[in-house]
Amino acid sequence: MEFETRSAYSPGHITGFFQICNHADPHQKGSVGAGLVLNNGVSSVVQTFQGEGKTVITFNGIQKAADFSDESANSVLTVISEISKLAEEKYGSAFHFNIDEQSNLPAGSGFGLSAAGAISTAFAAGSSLRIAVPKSEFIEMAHYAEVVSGSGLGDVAGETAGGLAVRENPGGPKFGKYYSVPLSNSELQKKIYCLVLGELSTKSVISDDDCIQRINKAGAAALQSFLKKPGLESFMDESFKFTKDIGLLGKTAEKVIDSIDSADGKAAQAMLGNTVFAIPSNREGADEYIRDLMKKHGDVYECKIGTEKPHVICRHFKSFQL
Ligand SMILES: Nc1ncnc2c1ncn2[C@@H]1O[C@H](COP(=O)(O)OP(=O)(O)O)[C@@H](O)[C@H]1O
Ligand SMILES: CC(C)(COP(=O)(O)O)[C@@H](O)C(=O)O
Repeated sequence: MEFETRSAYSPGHITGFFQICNHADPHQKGSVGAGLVLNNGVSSVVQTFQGEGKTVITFNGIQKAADFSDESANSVLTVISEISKLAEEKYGSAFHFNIDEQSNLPAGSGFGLSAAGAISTAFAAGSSLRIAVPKSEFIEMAHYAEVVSGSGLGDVAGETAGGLAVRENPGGPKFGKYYSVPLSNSELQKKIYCLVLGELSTKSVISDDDCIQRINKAGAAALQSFLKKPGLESFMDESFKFTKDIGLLGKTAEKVIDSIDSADGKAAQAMLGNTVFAIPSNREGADEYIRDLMKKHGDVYECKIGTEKPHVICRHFKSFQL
């Protein structure tokens, strides 16, 4: 049987502050907190082949491990194994895939690209295999995959909500409570400047008891005070405080954040990456000041807040529910 190649997109997401919510059931495990969904993310092209074979994953042309031997791309592999189970039920045979992920942002730097890769792969593979389940089931699969891989807790929920995304209860669509806080047009036009200083393994941080304690104390306080006055400004203020409280920042990142004083904008650490993100103030020259400051230290990525939801890029089957 022939299966068409399909593409899907999911935005990335920068968490500003979060609290880890543990649970024995991965569907109920996750995080609460808030983050910014970006106008940039991951597009995945999935080619489907019937029969046994090796699934190949490439991220920006670089091939990832095709087994679970390292954390890289595990969330995508987990999604694929869940989709394969549904496909096997439907067609009675095994499948393998070529997954080609593309992104303008770097992986492992706090942009939630493991989640964006998992969501876009679930949508594209599900569409290619004509698995007619509601969209929310693919999103739930991506949340499960992130949690069991240890690569994320709340990015799938955030990326599904869009904009300034708040997560009040942990989980995906089944158990989570998440929504988008309304923003003004001028806030949506603001640039988000991101300085990437290297990778930071999410898995190593969220499995370290000491880190978990600090994150949870600061995250609970941040969410409580953000919810009293939800908005972009309070989001940046709480993210700044959270950054300082959990103390995972390198020296350079700290220096850059402290050099952006309130006249020019607000800055914090993108969780969980060795990355600074900043939103300029309305002062004339604030954008240039932040961009020039960041460029002295490393690679700078310019984004905006994204309102586009995860979706299949090309779709031919009218009866298909995505
Ligand atoms: N979409 C992706 N596809 C393949 N590998 C990825 C993807 N996103 C992240 N990775 C890799 O997975 C590991 C864990 O990433 P993580 O810290 O969760 O990244 P991110 O902050 O981008 O979500 C890192 O080695 C990273 O390079
Ligand atoms: C902060 C993090 C636990 C990881 O985010 P990332 O490194 O971008 O995958 C996120 O999933 C969250 O729960 O808020």
